Amino acid sequence: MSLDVTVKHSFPSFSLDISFSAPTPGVVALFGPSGCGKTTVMSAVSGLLKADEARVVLDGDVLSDRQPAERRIGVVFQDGRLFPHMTVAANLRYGMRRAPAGPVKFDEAVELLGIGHLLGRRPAKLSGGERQRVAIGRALLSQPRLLLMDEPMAALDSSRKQEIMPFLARLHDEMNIPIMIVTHSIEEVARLADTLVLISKGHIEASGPVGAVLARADLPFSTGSNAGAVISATVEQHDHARWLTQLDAQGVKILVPILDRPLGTRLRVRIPAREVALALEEPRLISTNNVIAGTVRTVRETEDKTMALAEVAVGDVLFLSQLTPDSRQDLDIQPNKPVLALFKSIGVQVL
Ligand SMILES: Nc1ncnc2c1ncn2[C@@H]1O[C@H](COP(=O)(O)OP(=O)(O)OP(=O)(O)O)[C@@H](O)[C@H]1O
Repeated sequence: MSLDVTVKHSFPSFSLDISFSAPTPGVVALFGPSGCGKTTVMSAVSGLLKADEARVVLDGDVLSDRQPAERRIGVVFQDGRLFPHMTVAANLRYGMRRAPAGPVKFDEAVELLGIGHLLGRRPAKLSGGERQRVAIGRALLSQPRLLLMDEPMAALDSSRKQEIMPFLARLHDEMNIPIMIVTHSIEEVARLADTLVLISKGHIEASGPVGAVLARADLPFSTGSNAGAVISATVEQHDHARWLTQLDAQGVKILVPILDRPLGTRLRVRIPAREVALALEEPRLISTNNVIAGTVRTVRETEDKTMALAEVAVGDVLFLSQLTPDSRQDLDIQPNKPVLALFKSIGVQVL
């Protein structure tokens, strides 16, 4: 099952030509600099923009052959766009108007988004984060087959973003609705997306499973603090004596500071490239808990040439390590070389 999107469109001074496919259900993130064409793709998919060419196929069904209103696509904009004269409850019910019977129930959506205590309020009396949660609820209650979110958190400050992120993560985990989200934030991508579509100047720079794309060393965002690997893992064991939790990622064991999560919990971790050192031999007396044997897949200089980034593969699991040109030379880091990736448990970000 997949979502397949092809959009071609020309504005007087900009042309877009993109095509990607993502497994469904799941979250596809469109990521790229301002003006690269993300909103244009979203508008063509929803039908708000009549693109020169647009083909949207969801699980074999050609949505783009239908009128926009018949596509059953829910849209959440940056600014929520709630009706100011209606209460939260009335805004939510508005979403249900003309909606076919479907899996999303009013009470469940309210509970999922944590907005039960807000039902009687008007939008002016809500915080930005609350408004966005209501806007998501309204879109969900229209029983969409596909949910589009155009920078749903862009208007929020960072603490509000932190507040809403868990709700978006629950949406991902608990609803079987495919989601396409536009974002400028690597953190959002790492936390929410399954498929990452990286757009640059109207074309696709890279697309694929989020872990694989984020671990690539050759992409423009793999510089500075953005560079890092995102890995899906399962909580395998808690070691209370050492205050560590062991995660399993396709057989690769990763130690993190002890987590208050039940065994078997699926989660994602992000390991920034700057936290990962490489060694050629097993180090002795070292404070890094994680020493993982792998093979260098690629190594290349960052765009500003101040650093090198090496992709280290252990089966399908990829790590990214940032090296100075000196250490790259000293260790003679090159493709196919067996290495050990070293990182502290506290260097791992649990998302
Ligand atoms: N209606 C329009 N008429 C002419 N040009 C347009 C129109 N809409 C968008 N563009 C141009 O198309 C390009 C892509 O715009 P788009 O809004 O899709 O970018 P974006 O990646 O979503 O940017 P941002 O992250 O800033 O929202 C821009 O150069 C923009 O100026």
